[in-house]
Amino acid sequence: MSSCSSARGPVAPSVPLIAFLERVQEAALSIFGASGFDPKRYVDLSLKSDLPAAERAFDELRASATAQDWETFIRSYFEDAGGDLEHYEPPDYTPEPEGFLPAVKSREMREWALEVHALWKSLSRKISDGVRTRPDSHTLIPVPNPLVIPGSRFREAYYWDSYWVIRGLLASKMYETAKAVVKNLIYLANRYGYVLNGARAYYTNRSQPPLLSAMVREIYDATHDLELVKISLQALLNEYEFWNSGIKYRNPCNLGKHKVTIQDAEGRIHTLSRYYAKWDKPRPESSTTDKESASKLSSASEKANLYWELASAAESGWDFSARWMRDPLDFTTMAATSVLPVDLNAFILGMEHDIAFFAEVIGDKSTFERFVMASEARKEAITSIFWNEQKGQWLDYWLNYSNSCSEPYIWDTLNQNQNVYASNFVPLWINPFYSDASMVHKVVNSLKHSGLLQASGIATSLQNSGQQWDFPNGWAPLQHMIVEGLVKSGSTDARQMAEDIAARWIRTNYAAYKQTGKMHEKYNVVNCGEFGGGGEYVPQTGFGWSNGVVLAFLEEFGWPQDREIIDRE
Ligand SMILES: OC[C@H]1O[C@H](O[C@H]2O[C@H](CO)[C@@H](O)[C@H](O)[C@H]2O)[C@H](O)[C@@H](O)[C@@H]1O
Repeated sequence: MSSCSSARGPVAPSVPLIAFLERVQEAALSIFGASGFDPKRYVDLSLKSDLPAAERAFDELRASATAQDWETFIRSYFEDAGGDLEHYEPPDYTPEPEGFLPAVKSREMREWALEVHALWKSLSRKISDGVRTRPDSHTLIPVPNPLVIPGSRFREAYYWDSYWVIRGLLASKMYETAKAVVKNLIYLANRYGYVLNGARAYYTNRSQPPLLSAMVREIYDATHDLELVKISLQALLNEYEFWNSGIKYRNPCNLGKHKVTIQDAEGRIHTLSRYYAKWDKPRPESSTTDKESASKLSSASEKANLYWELASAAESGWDFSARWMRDPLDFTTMAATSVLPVDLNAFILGMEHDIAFFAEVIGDKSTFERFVMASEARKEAITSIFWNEQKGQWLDYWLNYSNSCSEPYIWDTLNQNQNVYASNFVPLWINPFYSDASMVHKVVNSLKHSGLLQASGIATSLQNSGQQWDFPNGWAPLQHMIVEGLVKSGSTDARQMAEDIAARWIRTNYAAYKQTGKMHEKYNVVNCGEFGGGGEYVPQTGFGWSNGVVLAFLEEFGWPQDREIIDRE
């Protein structure tokens, strides 16, 4: 535990419904047992009656009820998880859109790509009327527009998943759906000051990797919708403030926010950001598992600290990974708030560029100038703090709390995390890094020899910790950004490598399809190892980010087989 943990900062308010659903979740675990138990299901239930009536019935049950009585109670008082959303047919969906994936030539492959495209229908939802009329009976946040969900047990809009969903929707020419997805996120950023991890009341205590500006930029580049830029700018400024809020320079002890100041080897002071949730209790959607993890700790303050670190790691999207653990084999050493993450800072650099671009487009000179300056400063910070010349990678930095918690931290080469993660290559996605030919050369070489390149594409991490985002489970949506950076660099070597990575991902997904039949019935994805994945093919109804990356890669490169045939000819 850090010496600054007594000052974690404020926690987000919660609502009575969530507290009650957590009690139901806990009771359900003890009645039904751990096998096949999904704690999230219980916080996704909607109330049929009013809360006090359900609470009374729950309290009456507790003494001697059987599993059958509990089933009856749940059926009587709740709408099952997912009942707060309805299937929705997006109006801009057509079975074969004009201009769809021109680079995919073979008939067989086009048929498959069209099946992936058709999955947008199975992942599209609209909010049920009851959520708008009785918002207190639901944990779902009634966003204003229809949405695209990741799929499976994730029945709500997610922040960073939406980026890859949008990339896929653009390849599918579904511009209106893409705009609806992004407008929901803008709504969240305006209402809460930041985009929530997901559109549920239990996700209000944290965000996820900030990719809103990249989504707006992609849609703008495809549609030139100036109105979208105008309505997004204030939301992006709110979000920027959230990721850069924090302690004042030299303010002792961490009052806890995202911003961190650090002094580099030359004595220059830089500002960077980290993940930092406003929460020190079990995550409601995983309350029973979080309590189980904390049961190994003795004091209430150690437990609160672990809960805070778990929520902060969830803010990273990498929940969970040894990347955030001081000891990869001890889950209680989770310390995400002590890491300066490479990918987060690359995303914020991208956000600074995008905000400057949008400000210029709408003629807001002072915002443009402010963000050009901010981006130059962050570029310097990323290079000074993360870049490791020997490795040809950008390395996460462990903040060392040992002496005191006053800032700025003092950079020490020993605190760069030497482990290889997909995130170590993400700055390549952003200018000016992909335009630096000699840097690109080093990074390509480093990636080639990193061990991350596997049969299915780029793995997230090589640490075998048993965590969802670690080897052999984690297959990185981040590979999409790395591939794009390689392409943008304009180097032939880099392009070749990008094609190779994309081909691995496409082939894996195609093999899954061949193995299990029609996608809309029984689609398999290599999805972060959830449900026992680890490179296996797991039957699902399609997963948003995975479909998005497949379509984006097919749009850029075509089907690898087509190229091989062309090469042979
Ligand atoms: O239910 C536990 C956790 O689930 C989410 O995390 C995972 O799924 C998300 C949706 O696809 C994805 O964005 C995230 O990267 C995955 O690790 C959720 O985001 C977590 O906050 C939540 O605790």
